[in-house]
Amino acid sequence: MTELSGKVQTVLGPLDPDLLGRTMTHEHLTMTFDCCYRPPPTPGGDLDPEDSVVLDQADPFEMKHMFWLQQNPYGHRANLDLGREGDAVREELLAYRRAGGGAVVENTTTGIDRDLEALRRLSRDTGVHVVGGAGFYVDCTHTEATRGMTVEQLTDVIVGEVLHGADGTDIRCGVIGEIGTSWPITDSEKKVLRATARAQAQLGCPVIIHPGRDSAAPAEVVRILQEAGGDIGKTVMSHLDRTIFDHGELLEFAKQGCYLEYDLFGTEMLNYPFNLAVDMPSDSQRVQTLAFLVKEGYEDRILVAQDIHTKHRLTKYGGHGYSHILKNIVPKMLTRGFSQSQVDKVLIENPKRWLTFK
Ligand SMILES: CC(=O)NCCS(=O)(=O)O
Repeated sequence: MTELSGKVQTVLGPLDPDLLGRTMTHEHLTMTFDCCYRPPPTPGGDLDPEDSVVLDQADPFEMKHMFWLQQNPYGHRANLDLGREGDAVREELLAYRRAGGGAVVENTTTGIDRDLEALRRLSRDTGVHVVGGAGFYVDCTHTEATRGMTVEQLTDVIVGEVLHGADGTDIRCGVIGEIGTSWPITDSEKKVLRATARAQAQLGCPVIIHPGRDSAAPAEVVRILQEAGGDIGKTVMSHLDRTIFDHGELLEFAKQGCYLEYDLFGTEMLNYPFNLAVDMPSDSQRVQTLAFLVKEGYEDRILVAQDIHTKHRLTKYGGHGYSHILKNIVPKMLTRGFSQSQVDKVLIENPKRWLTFK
C-alpha cells in the first residue's frame, strides 16, 4: 500500500517487525492529563479537618501521600503532569530493557501534549523502540480549529502525521491513536473516528481507540469505524478492564474481531473516579479475564500494557513502573495456566502483527 508495507514505523524510522521484541502497546512517556482533573471527594462524617485525607494541591509528593494518590490519582494536579519526568522515564526505560522489554507504543495524541522530540531522545538514549501516535484525544481537548474541520481535512492531518511527521517535526507516527472518545460519543469525536477509518484504509496502518466509559461504547466505536471503511482486524480497543465487565458482553464484543487490550495493569483502586458505579478490577482479576479469553479462543487478540499516565505510577514515586507486567504479571500468568507460547503471543506476536503496516 505504501513504502511502509511490511514494516513497523518507530520514532527513529521504519523497523523490521521481528526486531520489536516484547511490546507494551499502550503507554505514555510524556503527557499532560490536566483535562481529566477530578476534585477528590471531601471527607465526611466526624473526620477532624486536621486529619483530612484530602491533599493540599501544593503538597509535594511524599511517602505518606502515596496511598492517597493511588486512590485519587486525578485529584492532584501535579500528579497529572508526566511532561517533566524525562530523567525518571529514561531510567525506567533502561530498567524495562534490562527486564526484557523491547518496545512501547506511546499513545499520546493531540490534546494531551504529545512531544515527539522527547520520544525520539528517549528511544535513542535507551535503545527501546518507541512508536508514536497520530490523531486526536477526547472531545474536551479538541480546539475550535479541530472542531471546525471536515472529515476530509481531519483525514489529511492524520495521514500527514504518519507519512510526513507531526507537530512541525519530521518524526512520523506509527499508529493512529489513542483516538479519544467519550460517552456518548460527541459529533467532533465521530468526525475524528471517520477520519481515522479513512486514513487507515489509505495507509494500512494500526489504529488504537480510547472508548468512553460505558460498556456499550466499544461496539459503537467499531460500528462507526466499520461504516467509514476502517479495518477492525487491525484496530485495538483499549481500557477494556474499566469498560466491559460481564463475560457474556465481552464475548459478544470480542466477535467483532478487534484486538482486546487490558492496559491498566498496576492500577488498583477502590473507587474509579471517572465512574463510581465501576468496581475497578485488581491485577489478579485482570489475569483471570485474560485466562477466560484464552479459554474462549482469543489468544491471538489479547494485548496488555500499564497505560502509565500519572506520576505516582513511576518507580521514582514508589509506583510499579513500566516493567511491572514483565516482572510481576508474566510470572503470575505462568502460575495460572498460561503457557510460555501464550505469553509470547500476548507480548510479542500479537503486538508485532498489529503494528506491521499492510
Ligand atoms: C491516558 C488515558 O486516557 N488513560 C485512560 C484512563 S481511563 O481511566 O481508563 O479512562
